[in-house]
Amino acid sequence: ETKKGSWFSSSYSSPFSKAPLSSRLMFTTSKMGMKIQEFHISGSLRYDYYNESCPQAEQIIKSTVREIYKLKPSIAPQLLRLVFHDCFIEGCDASVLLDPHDGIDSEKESPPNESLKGFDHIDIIKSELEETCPGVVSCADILVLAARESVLLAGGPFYPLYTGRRDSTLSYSEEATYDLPSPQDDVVKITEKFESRGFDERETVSLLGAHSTGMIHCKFILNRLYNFGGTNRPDPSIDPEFLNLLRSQCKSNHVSSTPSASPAPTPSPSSSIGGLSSALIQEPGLKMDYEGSGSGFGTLYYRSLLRGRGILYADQQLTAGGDTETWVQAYASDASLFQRDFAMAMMKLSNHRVLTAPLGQVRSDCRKID
Ligand code: HEM
Ligand SMILES: [Ca+2]
Repeated sequence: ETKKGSWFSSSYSSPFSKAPLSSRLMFTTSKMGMKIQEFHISGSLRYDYYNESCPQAEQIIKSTVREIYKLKPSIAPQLLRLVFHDCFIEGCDASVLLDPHDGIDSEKESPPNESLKGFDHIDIIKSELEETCPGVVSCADILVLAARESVLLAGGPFYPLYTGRRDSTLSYSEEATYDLPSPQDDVVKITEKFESRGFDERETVSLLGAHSTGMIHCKFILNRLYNFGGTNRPDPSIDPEFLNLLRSQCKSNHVSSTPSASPAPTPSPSSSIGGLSSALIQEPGLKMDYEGSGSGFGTLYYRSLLRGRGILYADQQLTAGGDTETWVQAYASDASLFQRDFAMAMMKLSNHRVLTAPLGQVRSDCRKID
């Protein structure tokens, strides 16, 4: 047994999923308290693990993320996506941060990870920590703590986190290639992939609320806009007015600029969106919070889905019927329910199959094994 199981009971939503929203809310609250206590006794992660070895650790992570955010607000969505891609593949062990070495592939280079960003920000945080307490704070803990700060900055909820994760000595590029969800996945595939990691529909739908923030590049939706399933027509599930908006930002001639093929796709002036930094304009893309400015983390995303205004095919698939659609409706109308569920799901994600001592290691450079 090299990895720990997820602490979060997968049965937490089932007993009351048919109950009215208000009573579900109460359940959620009391369940949350209970699970935290339970975990405290059984887990080998601890609250404030660095309390003696590096008491400033969490504060350093928090303030460094905030410093960078002032100059580059894109750090927040980047780190949030990064923690998902790490934890989904062999758990939260910083495996996603490793660079390729000695001809061995790294997760970073697998197709679903090609557009991941934020590695340089993790390096900065790590070097701050290495200055204060060398060799103590794991990259895996940095990632979950920095992502929590990012969620707050993006308008999401705070959630408590235990620490004491250790870093992997392996990178899992093949698993990343096949197991990470694809923007073309339908609802069956999406729920299967999340279920394989112990997340039910409710948790899955709440996690996708992360798509309230950040950026999506046109290449992920061009087929939807111009040639859906080889029909030469757009995806009929897109609201027509929204289709026009998306098409105006993502021209069909971008079809050829696949990420790996061309070195640097030339930006088309018409694809830039007001407010995007020049770095982001290099490849045409869309801001996910196109309707508002961060104020509606969660709720706006679900409301957009209900109006046929999901950006990715995978996003829109959440309203294809069944349990996922029920949760989209619930979150669209109840912002605090979403905030609570998102907090719970992020805690669960952050604790997914963690590596604890004596397994793994604490890397001194997050990109390399020690
Ligand atoms: C079905 C599941 C999912 C699919 C198919 C998916 C796919 C994608 C794609 C294609 C992008 C655009 C990347 C780019 O243009 O560079 C993206 C962005 C993003 N995703 Fe997901 N994602 C999924 C679930 C999640 C989850 C569970 C989280 C976090 C909890 C997450 C967080 C983000 C964030 C924050 C961004 C914006 C990144 C940035 O601005 O740099 N995603 N996702
Ligand atoms: Ca991992």
